[in-house]
Amino acid sequence: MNEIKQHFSEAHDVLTAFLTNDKNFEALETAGQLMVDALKSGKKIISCGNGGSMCDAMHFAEELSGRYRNDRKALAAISISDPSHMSCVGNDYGYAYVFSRYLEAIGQKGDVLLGISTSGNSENVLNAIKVAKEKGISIIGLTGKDGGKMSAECDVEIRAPHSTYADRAQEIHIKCIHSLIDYIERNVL
Ligand SMILES: O=C(CO)[C@@H](O)[C@H](O)[C@H](O)[C@H](O)COP(=O)(O)O
Ligand SMILES: [Zn+2]
Repeated sequence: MNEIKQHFSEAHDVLTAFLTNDKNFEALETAGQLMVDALKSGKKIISCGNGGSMCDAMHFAEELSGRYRNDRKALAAISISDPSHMSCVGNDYGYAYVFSRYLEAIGQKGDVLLGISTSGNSENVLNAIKVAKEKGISIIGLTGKDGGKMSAECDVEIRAPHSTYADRAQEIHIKCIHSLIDYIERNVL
């Protein structure tokens, strides 16, 4: 029972730490505005991450292309999560390239990349960031711990204030994702 309760108590502490730093909300607004500007210019948002962060990347994209809270027009967002693409690139070039190769295929100047990594150090996300830079794609990072290598590479980094387990950071990330979608809905239409 205590271990179960501890999950909620830790989550409460991480959320409180995030809430008490106004820089997080400035960063979220900047990130939301970059996304709004891209969508208004006919560009798109591409999201990626591994494991639970892939689920978050998919969650983000489907609520923009599909539906969040209210009926509105479909918005251009896609997660890099096609298993056939990922198995081909993983098999032929290596797992480090599953996201970057996709960005090479469909990324355009003016798009936005949302890279999600609780360590900030996943090589495949870092490689996608590299391609994004080459193509003139803005980079927004959801990170954790010390931000890892992603910290220096993102145009906007939003970092979950945790130093232990990935799940605590992911719980902050999903709140960031929902607040970004809400911001986009309010400002893009
Ligand atoms: O969802 C979880 C943990 O909550 C795991 O599946 C986690 O996402 C995986 O271990 C990832 O490979 C971790 O990658 P990253 O967040 O460090 O980029
Ligand atoms: Zn998880």
